[in-house]
Amino acid sequence: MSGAETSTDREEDYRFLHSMLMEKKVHLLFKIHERLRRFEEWSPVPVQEHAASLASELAEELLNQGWREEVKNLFALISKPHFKNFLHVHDAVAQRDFEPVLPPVPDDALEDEEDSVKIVSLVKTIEPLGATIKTDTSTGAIVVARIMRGGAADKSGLIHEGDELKEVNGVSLERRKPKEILPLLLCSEGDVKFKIIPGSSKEDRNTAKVFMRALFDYNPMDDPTVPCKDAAMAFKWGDILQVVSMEDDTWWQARHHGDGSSWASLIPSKQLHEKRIVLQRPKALFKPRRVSPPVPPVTEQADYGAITGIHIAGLRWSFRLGKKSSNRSRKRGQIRRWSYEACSRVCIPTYIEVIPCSSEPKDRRHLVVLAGPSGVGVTELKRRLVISDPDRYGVSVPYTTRERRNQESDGVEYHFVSNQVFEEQLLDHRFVEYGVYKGHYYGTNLDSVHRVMAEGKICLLDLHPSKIKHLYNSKFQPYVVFVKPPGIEELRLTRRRAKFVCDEGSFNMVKIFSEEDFEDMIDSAELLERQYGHLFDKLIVNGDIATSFKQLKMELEKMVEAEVRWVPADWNDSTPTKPWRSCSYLTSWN
Ligand SMILES: Nc1ncnc2c1ncn2[C@@H]1O[C@H](COP(=O)(O)OP(=O)(O)OP(=O)(O)O)[C@@H](O)[C@H]1O
Repeated sequence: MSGAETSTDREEDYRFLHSMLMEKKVHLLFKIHERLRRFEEWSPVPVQEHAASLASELAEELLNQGWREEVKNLFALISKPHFKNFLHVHDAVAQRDFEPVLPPVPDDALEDEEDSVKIVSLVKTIEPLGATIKTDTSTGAIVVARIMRGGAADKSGLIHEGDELKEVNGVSLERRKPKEILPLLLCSEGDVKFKIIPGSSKEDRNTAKVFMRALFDYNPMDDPTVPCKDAAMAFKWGDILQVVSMEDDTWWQARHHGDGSSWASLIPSKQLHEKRIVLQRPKALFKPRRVSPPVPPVTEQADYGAITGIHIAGLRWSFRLGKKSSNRSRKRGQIRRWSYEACSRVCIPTYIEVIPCSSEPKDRRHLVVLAGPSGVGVTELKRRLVISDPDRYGVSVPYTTRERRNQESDGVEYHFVSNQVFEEQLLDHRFVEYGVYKGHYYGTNLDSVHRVMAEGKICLLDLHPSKIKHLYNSKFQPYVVFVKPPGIEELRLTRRRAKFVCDEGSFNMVKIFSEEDFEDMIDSAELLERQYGHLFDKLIVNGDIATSFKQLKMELEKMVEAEVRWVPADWNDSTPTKPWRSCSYLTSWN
């Protein structure tokens, strides 16, 4: 498109926008909106519940008051149908009469408690029944396949999809084919009596028992679009919700798992939340970036031992792809950020379906994955955990193809292997992640992870979230903790003396944090959370290190003690522990 065309289009857009904003109707709408906002803040309460009947009593009394001008005006006002309806609505709100009135249970629906057989009779007119039937291939039973909306069966409310038909007008349907049954239905006149076993009594079909872990915080009080604030519920990231209805595309019905409530409340559907996020402006794209003078890296080669003050195998090397670049390679980093941004538009964390999974304490093996933006403090937290309880926490020993140094022993600092062995294992998918440094391979091998777990320890692994998928299955059952940075003020305060390892071309350098490093860390955490949030079990904000370490330790202890874990529904069933797909046990939990 040429430049001239673009500017003409823009002018036309401006003209259109201008004329739209100048419209009187738009101004009126704004005014109404403002009034309503102000009104909402007042939170008015009804003064009484029977304003409509009071007004009609008043109208009767006014008739006897003689026709003075004021009386006439008042009488005319309260007799207007609009005003009357307005008072009816007011009374309905005052009486909190929001529930739909349910039709009475029809007398002709008899239920035999013992075998849950139900006898229903429909009066057949010339109107078709509006239902189709089929043979259930697993049981051979005749079941209602579909109920046509608005048909006689639908209107009766007595027959539902999935109901098993046992008899029609006393004729058993045992071992009959649908083709043989249709004439029975067509010939029947007047009352048609069905003996049925309701589908819902077999598996409570009306109540969907889908469990979702929420991947965002929600508070109906902050949501102007919620149909009724009282009917909706608040939840936090990580809460387990039992979703009982997904029929509506915008508002699902759910309850908090384990809160004992029998009432479901409204929550935004997956689709609605996705739409909202898409409509929000991507913040990162419009954030003005501070440009501060580059902080020169310390010209020494990074040695993790030197930084952390302790040499523990597995803590010395991080293969995380998100390792911070120095200023020279910042441009490259920015390009990566844009492509992350594009991708993150598609993956919006909403809810993830989960199932409960139980195991005997002796069968529990633990793998904890720590993830977070580069420099946030994953290594520091891992180091503190291992030092605090080396019998309980272990880290996997990395593999490398570089030469062993004099003071090193095989299997302590590293497993030293040849290029050929490393590459063979790489092809065999034995590495969760790997990297090349100064021409040598380094990597985290699954065997190392198994070794730590076989010792009965909790294996701590730090991984870029994109690598979690290699372990994200019922065999490893990783518990994933995402370490988030605090706000920029707290980063400035807490990281004054901290140093981190940055990637300076082919070398790793030690550097102190700059303002841009903090901003990068925050941006990167937002993007990672958006892109991989569905994989995280816990979020820890690493502000004050002592507090976040204490919190992490407490969460890991809780995880070890827990009898039941909520795991993704798509982890397959070949697990040594048992996820329950059927949720019949849940009644005792609620
Ligand atoms: N909460 C904190 N308060 C102060 N300093 C911290 C805190 N957390 C970490 N640090 C310090 O910040 C620096 C970087 O931390 P660390 O090496 O653990 O980051 P990382 O997430 O492992 O980064 P990378 O993946 O780039 O190796 C270290 O000097 C560490 O001691």
